Amino acid sequence: MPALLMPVITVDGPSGSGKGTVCRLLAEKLGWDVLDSGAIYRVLSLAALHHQIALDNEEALVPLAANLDVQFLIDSDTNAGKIILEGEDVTTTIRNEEVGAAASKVAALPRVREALLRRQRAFRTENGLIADGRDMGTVVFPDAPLKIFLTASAEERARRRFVELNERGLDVTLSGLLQDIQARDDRDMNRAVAPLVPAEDAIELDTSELNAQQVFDKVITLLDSSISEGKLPKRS
Ligand SMILES: Nc1ncnc2c1ncn2[C@@H]1O[C@H](COP(=O)(O)OP(=O)(O)O)[C@@H](O)[C@H]1O
Ligand SMILES: Nc1ccn([C@H]2C[C@H](O)[C@@H](COP(=O)(O)OP(=O)(O)O)O2)c(=O)n1
Repeated sequence: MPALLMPVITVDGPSGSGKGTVCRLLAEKLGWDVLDSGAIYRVLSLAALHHQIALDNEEALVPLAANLDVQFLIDSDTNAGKIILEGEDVTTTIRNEEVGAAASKVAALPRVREALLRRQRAFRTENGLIADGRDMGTVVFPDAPLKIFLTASAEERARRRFVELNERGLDVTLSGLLQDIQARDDRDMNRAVAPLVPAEDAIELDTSELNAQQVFDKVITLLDSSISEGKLPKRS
């Protein structure tokens, strides 16, 4: 790894554990970039649907993954992220639960994961990186000096998704979302390659009883410990 590359902080965990939220807050605080690796799997599953490729057709999905025409943009006025797939704005569409489930299916295919590795590692530049996903600490950035693994009960994670999707006006039920989350956990944890498990050196944080600010405060404490141990550069 070239010396000029800045460190990575990895944040892994199951759906709804609060990864995206804490990564956004951390990136704002540090002025670092974010890799939303789940968005890449979500975009790939959407591209598969557009091209009528079955979600278990590894042969066809590998070239699709390797050549995925996706752009991750930041709106300079609002600072909001925007995701463009084959010229189409898919920022909102990819957040639907059906797309999450489809993403979890394509993500179970070893050669698809392999095809996306380089694209994910390329997010690491001279700026620091916060990497959000399932295998950030175990596979993609095993040398990360700070690895966080967020958890929360399935019931709490389903409740959070219910609130979020309801606010977006989507017609969802709590019991349906709980079933979706459990099916996704099962697939993500039990796949043969890069399953959802904490890295040996990850710090686990159960967020079930914490609000987003409390989770962020705990992560900042972990960050400051890593800085005082010399694992991460001092914050400016
Ligand atoms: N600690 C928390 N307590 C309650 N709700 C939270 C917490 N963290 C995140 N949320 C909310 O829960 C939902 C899922 O959070 P998100 O960060 O997208 O999780 P993940 O990226 O792990 O799937 C979002 O609507 C978010 O606003
Ligand atoms: N690094 C990653 C990121 C996501 N995935 C897969 C597994 C997940 O169920 C889907 C969607 O991930 P995403 O992080 O967007 O999902 P949540 O926001 O946590 O619900 O993609 C993965 O296998 N590896």
